[in-house]
Amino acid sequence: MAAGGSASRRAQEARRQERLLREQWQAARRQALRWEAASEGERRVAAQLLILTERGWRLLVDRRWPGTRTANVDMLLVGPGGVFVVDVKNWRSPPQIVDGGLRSGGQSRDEHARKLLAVTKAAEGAVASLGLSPVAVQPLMVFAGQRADAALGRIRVLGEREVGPVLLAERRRLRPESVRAIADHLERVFPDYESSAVTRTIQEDPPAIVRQQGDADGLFDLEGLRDAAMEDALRAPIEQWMTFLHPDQVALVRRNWSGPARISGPAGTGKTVVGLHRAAHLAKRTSGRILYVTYANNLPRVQGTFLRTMAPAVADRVVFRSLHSWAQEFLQERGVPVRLHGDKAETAFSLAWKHVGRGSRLAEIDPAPGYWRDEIDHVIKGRGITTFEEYAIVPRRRRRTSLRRSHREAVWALYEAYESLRVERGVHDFNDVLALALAEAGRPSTRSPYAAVIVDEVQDLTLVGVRLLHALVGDAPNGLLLVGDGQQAVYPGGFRLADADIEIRGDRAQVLSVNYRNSKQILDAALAVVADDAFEDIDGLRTPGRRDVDLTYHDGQVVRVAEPTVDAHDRMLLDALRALPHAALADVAVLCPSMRAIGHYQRLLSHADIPVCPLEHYDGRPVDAVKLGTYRRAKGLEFKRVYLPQHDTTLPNGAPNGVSDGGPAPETAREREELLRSQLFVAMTRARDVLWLGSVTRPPQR
Ligand SMILES: Nc1ncnc2c1ncn2[C@@H]1O[C@H](COP(=O)(O)OP(=O)(O)OP(=O)(O)O)[C@@H](O)[C@H]1O
Repeated sequence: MAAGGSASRRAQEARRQERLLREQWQAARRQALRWEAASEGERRVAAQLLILTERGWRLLVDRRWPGTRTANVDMLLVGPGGVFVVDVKNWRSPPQIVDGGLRSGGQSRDEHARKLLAVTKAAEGAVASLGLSPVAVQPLMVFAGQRADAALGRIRVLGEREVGPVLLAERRRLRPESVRAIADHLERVFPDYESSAVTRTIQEDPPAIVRQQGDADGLFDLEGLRDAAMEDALRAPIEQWMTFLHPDQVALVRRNWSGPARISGPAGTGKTVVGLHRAAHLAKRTSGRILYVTYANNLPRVQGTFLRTMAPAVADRVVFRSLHSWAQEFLQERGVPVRLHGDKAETAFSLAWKHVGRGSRLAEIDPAPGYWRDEIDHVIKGRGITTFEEYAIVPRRRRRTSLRRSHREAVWALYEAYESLRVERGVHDFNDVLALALAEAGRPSTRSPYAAVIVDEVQDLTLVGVRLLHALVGDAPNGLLLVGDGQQAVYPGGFRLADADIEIRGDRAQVLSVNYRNSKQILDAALAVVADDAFEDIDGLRTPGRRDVDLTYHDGQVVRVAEPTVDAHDRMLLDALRALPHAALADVAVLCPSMRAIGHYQRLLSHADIPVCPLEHYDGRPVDAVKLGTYRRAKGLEFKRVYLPQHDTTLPNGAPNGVSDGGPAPETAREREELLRSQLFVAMTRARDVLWLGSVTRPPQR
């Protein structure tokens, strides 16, 4: 009954749309006939586009290209789907796209595409001051009297009949007030070429040829328009940040850099947003592919979803990968055998520790093997060190504990034991994969498959990782862009740009400083955790933990819950989640410091029938389930509401920035605590509106 009801409502709506579209088509045709200065083909295409003007679009025709005396722009179309720069063609032979070039009637017509791209660039420049990203400006070639739907690089090539439905089906990205403001602005920047306003020159007696063709409904695609109109009503508009940025951010997106560049800034300042818009922009400007890399595994999926939504025309040329998965694919393509086996490598290390590490001087400094595993991973192999002489003098970035020569000798013995056991087992670890890829990328015969590489969360990479990505594009203009924030480093060790021979000077180093994500309450709470932890970023500069961050006005809440037992604490968490309306779960994350805690909360939520989506399965599309994952996995993401149960259990004294009992902590413990605080800081700054901080405060023992 319900299904039948909704089917009949849909049929009714379809009939209503058809009636409306027929009326709009008649009005559009009449209006187009009055456009005296236009060619016949332009008039026919205009008629198709004028239907859209009945639906909130603005059409500007025959405009002067600013800065030129005679060049013109056929049409500029602004509407809910964005800004379109339209070149109308009235060719006798149909357009063909051959090997990426435009041909018609057996001749190359590439100069037409070049001109359209140049005008589009002018239009992008014109709207940049309004904060409109270049992703929202698209070039269109429309062929009068032809049928077509193809892509010529970033240019969409459409026939007269296809253009209306295609534009109507575009995801909504501009609100009516933005359409008005942008169209008014473009009207000023691209002045009238001649008597261009379609409505201005009323011609009582249209030319016979137009009358004839205008009378026929042959190219009016009623069904296509109707379907697009109905789909449009169902589709949610895309998020504002996918279209509008701060004009300073747009300037970064469009900037020409003569070599490697860097964008840094505190949490939530739009670094990733700028990185994504730049990836789309570079993809539009080149014919090559753009590699967008992060350290984390799940971020590429989420970022890929975002890019497909904001710039579908170029999405297939931006490759999103985690560094290690990309390196493995690269080696596979090049025929280099890789035997990555994390578990076997782990066993090799455990044995090496047992035989060589545990009884050595290293145990005096830190008896936990994890510290020394990190030393091998992030300092020795992470920096590509292969001889003891190098290791003996290497600055150990972001490692607090100082090691004497005899300690370094002990580390080296452990490293060598690990390596021989690993080689004996015939397996590689993650660092080996990067080292192999670096060697391969450095071969003179290797041609880079990428026009540009953008690295997000660069502070988490090892030196070998960043060298590898640098090797892919070298110092080419607009080649390498490093995006990140040293304060959010969640792995030990690190590198400086100078270690990697990457020189970034002058305006190629940009800092963003306005936090658009967190409310003041949330950011203050997060900054309090790392207030005393000065950090060193990849430029080698030290910055105090409590940084100056400009905030956009934005209300928010920090909820602190302290209960004497885990059970009572967990009940409070469940109560808080159950109190939310079901649809709100799409924007909720529960984040934990460890995999063990994840297991606990996975069980708790499942027993309480609260739907859960593990962060490793999340791809950025809305899902009505609580996202559950570790602090590290939440890097680069954000949610309206973030819940951090037992958030302080891993910190000394259960308190952020506390001091351990029993006198000063050993240096390795301080280093570990600092890292835990960074991870907690990252988790806290994922919250936009509500940050829930749970603690278990066991009563003092008598
Ligand atoms: N100009 C802007 N206007 C409004 N919102 C913006 C703007 N720029 C960015 N944002 C919003 O700010 C939030 C944070 O952006 P983004 O994730 O790019 O920051 P980030 O600097 O990469 O953060 P982090 O380092 O914490 O991962 C996002 O919600 C984004 O939509």
